Amino acid sequence: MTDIDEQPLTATAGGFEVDQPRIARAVREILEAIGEDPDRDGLQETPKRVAKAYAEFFAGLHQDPAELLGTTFDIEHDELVLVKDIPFYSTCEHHLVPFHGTAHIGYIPGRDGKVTGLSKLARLVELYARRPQVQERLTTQIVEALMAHLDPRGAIVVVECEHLCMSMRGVRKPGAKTVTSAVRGQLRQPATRAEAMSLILGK
Ligand SMILES: Nc1nc2c(ncn2[C@@H]2O[C@H](COP(=O)(O)OP(=O)(O)OP(=O)(O)O)[C@@H](O)[C@H]2O)c(=O)[nH]1
Ligand SMILES: [Zn+2]
Repeated sequence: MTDIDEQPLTATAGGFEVDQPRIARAVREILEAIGEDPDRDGLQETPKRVAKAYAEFFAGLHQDPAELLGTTFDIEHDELVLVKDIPFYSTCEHHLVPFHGTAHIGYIPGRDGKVTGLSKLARLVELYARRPQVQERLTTQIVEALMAHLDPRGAIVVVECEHLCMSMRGVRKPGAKTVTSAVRGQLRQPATRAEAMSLILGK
């Protein structure tokens, strides 16, 4: 077990200390700017609470995927490994409101049989989701991390999300889903890709 297993996604993940007092000051400013009284009963602790929440939302910025995927096992399996329906929340970098949904991650282990723990795939989603993000980059970063650190024959990542910036504001289309995918190596071959997609979509 590596250190990262013990390490929750906290404000100090990766050794970076999020400046919570600075966030709290900014939140107080926002409350004043919308015409609220930040000193009224219900709001007094809000700047501090938001600062703590932000530190959690963005803890992935300071985590290293190499460390996360550093623990591997030699398991004889040269066919698809797929973890699907990994739920996650991220933050849209355009509006700083959530987008959320599920990620599906598959890979075909490489010739030297590097296989990672299944939980590490879910942790990898968290690592990249807990940053100011766009869905396309999130999808690509996950697949690139798999390729770089597991050296697999191929990898596929499919992400399905609802963006609250499209639901609760702006165009206001609650329920609209965005689907992105990124495919590398042998999983680009039509038959292999089709097998992975049918496993992902066959709920
Ligand atoms: N491609 C992509 N776009 C995103 C993502 N999250 C939010 N957006 C879009 O980012 C765009 C920002 O557009 P702008 O015109 O700069 O901002 P805006 O005036 O707030 O746009 P509206 O949402 O249309 O009101 C919007 O179209 C959002 O839907 C994402 O993950 N990927
Ligand atoms: Zn947005």
